Amino acid sequence: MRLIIRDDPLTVGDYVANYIAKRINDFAPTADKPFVLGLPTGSSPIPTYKALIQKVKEGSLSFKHVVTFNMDEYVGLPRDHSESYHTFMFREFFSHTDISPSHVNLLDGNAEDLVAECNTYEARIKEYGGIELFLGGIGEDGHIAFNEPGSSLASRTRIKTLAYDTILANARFFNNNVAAVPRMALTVGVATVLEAREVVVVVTGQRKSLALSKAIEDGVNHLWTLSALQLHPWALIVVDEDATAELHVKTVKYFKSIERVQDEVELRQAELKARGRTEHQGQVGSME
Ligand SMILES: N[C@@H]1[C@@H](O)[C@H](O)[C@@H](COP(=O)(O)O)O[C@@H]1O
Repeated sequence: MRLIIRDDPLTVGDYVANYIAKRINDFAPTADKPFVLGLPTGSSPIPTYKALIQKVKEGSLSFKHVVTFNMDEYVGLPRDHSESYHTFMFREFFSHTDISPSHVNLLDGNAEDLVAECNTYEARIKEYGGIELFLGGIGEDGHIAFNEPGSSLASRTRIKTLAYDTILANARFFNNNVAAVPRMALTVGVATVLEAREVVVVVTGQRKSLALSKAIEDGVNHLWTLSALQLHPWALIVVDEDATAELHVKTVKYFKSIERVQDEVELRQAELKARGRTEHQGQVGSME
């Protein structure tokens, strides 16, 4: 697992957007081979979404051949409710990009048969060959998607009752009216996230700092479902300084040093590549 620390939510958003844009551009998606991207809601990914939108506007990124799967959706909230995750995603992101609405997959929390809806969602992800990169955020209790404490680490997409702490935390989106917050949600499972080829999680703000420390400094534990990322071969957590408040100084220094060494390696590789190119050009020149 890699941990990248940036100063604040904005620089975290820039870092993650650059990372995702590079992944999509390197993948060179086409109509037959789309890039499959998992996406979250919440306030944490908003700076990332803004930076991605900017890239689309500048023409350095396109979502034309990107297919998305969202992590979760409330049960029973009308699709066009201002706080449904469907509304959120179109308002904050999709409507400002060139993605085709037919490439957008969101769980339907009003489906007649919710179990069938969850199973179909898993099947659809498989039909696309799995998720290339799953972007996520976390709750204060360390939940990823809506995988509340105690969720099975082998869980798949399913109906989930929300923890009371999550209901209280999300009341801010419902005029602080706790009674208005839905009690249930559909969510991808921990295993669904772990099956993605790559997972990138954004964690910002001091209120997430305990969850971050539990997830990376303690062992894998179903009470902090983000910790399951320790089992993933290609996981990246991008955080701001505030989110590191509960980490040991030693942990912060360690991950910062890893990033420095990685930067050095990349710089050296770029230099070697450039030198190789010059030498190669020189050889070609001498042959001519
Ligand atoms: N189901 C979502 C999560 O996917 C999200 O990560 C979390 C954090 O939201 P925020 O980023 O606003 O703190 O909110 C909800 O619980």
